Amino acid sequence: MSSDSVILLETVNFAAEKHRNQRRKDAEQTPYITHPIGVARILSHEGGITDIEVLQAALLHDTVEDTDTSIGELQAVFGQTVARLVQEVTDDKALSKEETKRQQVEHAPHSSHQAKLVKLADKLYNLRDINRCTPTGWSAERVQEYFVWSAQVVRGLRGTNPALERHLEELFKQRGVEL
Ligand SMILES: Nc1nc2c(ncn2[C@@H]2O[C@H](COP(=O)(O)OP(=O)(O)O)[C@@H](OP(=O)(O)OP(=O)(O)O)[C@H]2O)c(=O)[nH]1
Ligand SMILES: [Mn+2]
Repeated sequence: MSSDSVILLETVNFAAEKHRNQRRKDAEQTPYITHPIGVARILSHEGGITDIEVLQAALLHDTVEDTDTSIGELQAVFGQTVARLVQEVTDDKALSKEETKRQQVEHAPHSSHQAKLVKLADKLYNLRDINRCTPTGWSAERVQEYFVWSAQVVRGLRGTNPALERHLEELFKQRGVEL
């Protein structure tokens, strides 16, 4: 087996253990790990990304935000680049929900190319997931607001990966949201 495969198995196993008690907000309560795996898969299969550190960051991208994982832990296990990428896509928990959303819009254009890739795939997965099944308790208005806000973030990520951006543009168009 190639060393890249070994590294990816180690990374997906780490993420699975960290997210083991978490579920998605859909009616079936899908195990949360389907999301980070799906984000990494979008990058490889649709974005044509082979950069191992980007794929690792995708697998780990919600561990610091949503589990007891620290950036220091990621740095010790996976190295500085992967840890820095996860840091770049992690919301500041000290901020209010509203401020967090504003910060994502503000930070998107200033993030690294690698972090932009992860963010594009994260948004693409979540918007497709909403179309597949509305998260529990979300009104039609909240869904529409999520699309409008996501478009503001994606605007700052453009010029990064044409394939992913094409898919996102189509999803926004279906909701009447201008990118
Ligand atoms: N569409 C969808 N999203 C779900 C589901 N379960 C959990 N989520 C997560 O919910 C987040 C979007 O909902 P929000 O209302 O914005 O976030 P919040 O719950 O943390 O406040 C995403 O976080 P994120 O990945 O950190 O991305 P981002 O929204 O912060 O960019 C997404 O991964 C689900 O069943 N469907
Ligand atoms: Mn995510």
